[in-house]
Amino acid sequence: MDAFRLLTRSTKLKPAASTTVGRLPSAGKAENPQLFGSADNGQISRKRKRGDAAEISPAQEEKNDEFEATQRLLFGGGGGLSSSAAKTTGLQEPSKKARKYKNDTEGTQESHHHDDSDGEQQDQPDLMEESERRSIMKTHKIKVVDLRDLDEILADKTNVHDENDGNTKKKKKKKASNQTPSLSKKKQKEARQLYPEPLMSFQDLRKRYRISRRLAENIAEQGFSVPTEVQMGSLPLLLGNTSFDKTTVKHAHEPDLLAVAPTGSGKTLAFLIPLINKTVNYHREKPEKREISSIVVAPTKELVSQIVNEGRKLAVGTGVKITAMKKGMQVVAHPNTDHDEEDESVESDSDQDEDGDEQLKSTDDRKDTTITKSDIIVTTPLALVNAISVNKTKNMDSLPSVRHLVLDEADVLLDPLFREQTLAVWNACTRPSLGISFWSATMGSSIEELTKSTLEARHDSLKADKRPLLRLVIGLKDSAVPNIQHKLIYAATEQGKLLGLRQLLHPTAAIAPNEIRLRPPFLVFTQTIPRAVALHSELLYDIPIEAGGSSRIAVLHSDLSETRRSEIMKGFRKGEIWIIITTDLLARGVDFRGINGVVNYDIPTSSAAYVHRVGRTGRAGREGGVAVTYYTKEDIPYVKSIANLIHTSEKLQGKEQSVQKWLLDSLPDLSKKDRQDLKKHGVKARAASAKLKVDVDKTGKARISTKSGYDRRMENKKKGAIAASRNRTQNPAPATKTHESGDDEWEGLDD
Ligand SMILES: Nc1ncnc2c1ncn2[C@@H]1O[C@H](COP(=O)(O)OP(=O)(O)OP(=O)(O)O)[C@@H](O)[C@H]1O
Repeated sequence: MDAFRLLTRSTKLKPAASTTVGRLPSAGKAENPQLFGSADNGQISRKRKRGDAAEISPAQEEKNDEFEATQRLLFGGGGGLSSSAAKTTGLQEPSKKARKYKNDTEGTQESHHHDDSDGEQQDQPDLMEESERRSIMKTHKIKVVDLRDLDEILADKTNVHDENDGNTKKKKKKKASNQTPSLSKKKQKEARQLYPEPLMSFQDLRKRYRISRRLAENIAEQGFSVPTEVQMGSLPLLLGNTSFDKTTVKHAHEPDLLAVAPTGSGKTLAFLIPLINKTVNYHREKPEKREISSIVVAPTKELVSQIVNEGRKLAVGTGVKITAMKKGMQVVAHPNTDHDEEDESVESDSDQDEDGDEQLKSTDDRKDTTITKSDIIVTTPLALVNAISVNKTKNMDSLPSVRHLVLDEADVLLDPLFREQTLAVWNACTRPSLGISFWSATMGSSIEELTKSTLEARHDSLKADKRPLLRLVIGLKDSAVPNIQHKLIYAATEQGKLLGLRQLLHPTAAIAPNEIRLRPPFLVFTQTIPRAVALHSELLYDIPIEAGGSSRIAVLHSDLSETRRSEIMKGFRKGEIWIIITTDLLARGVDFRGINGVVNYDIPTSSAAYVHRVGRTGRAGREGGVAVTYYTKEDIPYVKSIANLIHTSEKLQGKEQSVQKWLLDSLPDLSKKDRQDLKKHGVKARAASAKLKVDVDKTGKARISTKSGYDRRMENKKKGAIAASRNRTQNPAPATKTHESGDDEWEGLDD
């Protein structure tokens, strides 16, 4: 069914319009999930021989230079340039790949819980020379920086050949520390820069990093053939079989990692693969032992549930159990409590129960305490804090079995809003060898500082291992994913916004070439829950009955029950719901693959919020949808950072600038205090508890516009009655299925 055609009130869209809207912008699967680089770069490691430095084309080199110049100008840091047209050749069909892995394992009867990762003799791919690594990393905009004190880094480099000689080490350390002040800024920067071997193919995970065979099969089965940049950069660092910097000593500990990569670039897979693989290894070492070895923290229940689903698909048949934290679930043993965590099983779309849990379920959980048997717990910070502070008279319980902590959307988790809870979780993980990683598309420098000081404090109080802390940045830090079309629209008033949105929903004329049309599925963001609710009731009857009527549009926010939230998410993924009106609850992490647009009905309250909201579209290398942002008179003081971000994004893509220079120059700068205020409270004019300070009708009820929602409701009711009566007499198929379907038929989102 062509959702767009149904939404347009004009039944006779001109051919030009039909053509323009004929293809869903975010439909299907991107040929190449990578954001930067090109086919050739994807093949370099396999084609080239040892010692043969990779080359990049002059055109690419030029682009890189241009990128770096812009980046220096704007941020003085590392970054990337879009090459959304980049294509990778040699992609193998997923099923073929999966079959290949299956053939590899033929003859080895793999038990449900025994994942044999050493059975095969695989050729180790040649290690790359540094020049080759540098070149690939540059092309793919992968930057790895050592965040330790410079003294430590230099001491490491100096001691590369003398690991065992304590005396020499001391002397050289001293020497290194004396060297630091004399190093120029450039040299210091160079000293921090690392060029670890990037992962060029998922097959290398098995060949080089010896990951579990079953896990490798699952990756192939999911259709992942080419690693994205964040996966190229992080997986070798986190899989632990190799030194991250071949120019220095092999470190005793794998690094802690701060990873900053664009929205939709596959960070979830990047942290789940190492966690699952490590758990398989722990099981192999101690088959009888089951304990929580990893915790993944995410800010919303929606994201928690999504990570669990992704994880379970990857963990099929490995024996690794991944569970979402639920109320009442026990993660530490408490005498005299009688919970059975299996009763609190997670509500999720996953197939875990069919593939991973049976053996665990059949053991007598009650006998040896009642704590969860999960290996990996995925949780919001509050849910876990509640679970470890059951005994309120005592300090929080500790979680000494936890070896790995992952903070997804780390900047928001460490933002004052969640900070206390997140730090409580971190501190509860008392194992001195705890490894931690932080992931987000945006990461302010304050987060980096907080991370460093917390690690330092742990080192002092827990005698925690001193792991190197590395920062991995993909592309331009804190910028919007490159393949999105941005539109910043001045709507003057609240009514103007509503009119604008309706015009997007119901175009009545042919579309001019540079005009934007919004096609379902899309998300609409508002500043507050009451505004989301009000906008929902305003638009509820805008969807024609024959297109499914009000059932096509839903409002999702944190005041709804968990069950309702989950129903709406499922409905949207299945294609039953076309439009979700929501708050920032869905701004981060949530992955709807085929989403065509994002509307910022109310402007985001920070540039990071903009990056995350619009990043719900254009995921996994797909040609992105559109991001429409309305602003009114009240918003003018707050728009500059968003306008700047759009300007930079378009400039890097070499696109026509949609934000004019005069506008950028005339928009006011926001003071630091105002910026913080905005982030906390939003635009004051619409943050007030009076909900929608827009128009107040005769009954005193606030509405977004004076245009009658009531009239539309009545109109639709009438239409509905007519349609129902017609239905009864003619008894046709359900209304939504009677419409012609075309190439651009939309039947829900890939899941
Ligand atoms: N190597 C890959 N090839 C193709 N698709 C991939 C690959 N890795 C991940 N994906 C897909 O890309 C989509 C986005 O991944 P994911 O949700 O992990 O992004 P993210 O980086 O965490 O984004 P966000 O910052 O918005 O949370 C998912 O649908 C995922 O299945």
